[in-house]
Amino acid sequence: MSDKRKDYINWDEYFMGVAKLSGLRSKDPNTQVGCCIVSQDNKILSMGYNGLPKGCSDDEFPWVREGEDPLKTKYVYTVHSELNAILNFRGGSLEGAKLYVSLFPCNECAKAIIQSGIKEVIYDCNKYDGSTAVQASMRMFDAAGVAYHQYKRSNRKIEIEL
Ligand SMILES: Nc1ccn([C@H]2C[C@H](O)[C@@H](COP(=O)(O)O)O2)c(=O)n1
Ligand SMILES: [Zn+2]
Repeated sequence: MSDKRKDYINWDEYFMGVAKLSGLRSKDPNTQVGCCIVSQDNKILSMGYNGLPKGCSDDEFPWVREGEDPLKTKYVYTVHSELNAILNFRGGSLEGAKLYVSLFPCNECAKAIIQSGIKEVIYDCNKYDGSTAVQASMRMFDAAGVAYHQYKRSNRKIEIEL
């Protein structure tokens, strides 16, 4: 009989956990998104979270959602977690990779996901389901043969002492 540990986390818990941990780096006060890109043989290739581009100070650029002037909102400046994860990749190709993300990808990230060769998206929350951006993403994923499905939560709680 094996005396192997039994309560280790499974692959999906591991990669979604890493995605959510990355999201904790986000400075966005409303929505923190994390992403983890994984090879077909379960090696982590890249990670990302939503934030500002290099050189754009977290303390000087706006984090608000609304305003008469779009230039005073976060939307025109933030790089989404999925795009950051794709851009952070330092290897050769993401062809055939899987992408774990805590929030369903928007249409702009969907374009980058498709063009980089990622073939599967596993998302946790879809709080903007039905929005134009999400509908467009689904349409493009369907057309391009990118599979997507919601992560099945195990509801396991993990405490990490830092
Ligand atoms: N799949 C996504 C969707 C959104 N984001 C980022 C962009 C913003 O920083 C934030 C959304 O803000 P909200 O409108 O909910 O206040 O999340 C992303 O990184 N990936
Ligand atoms: Zn996006």
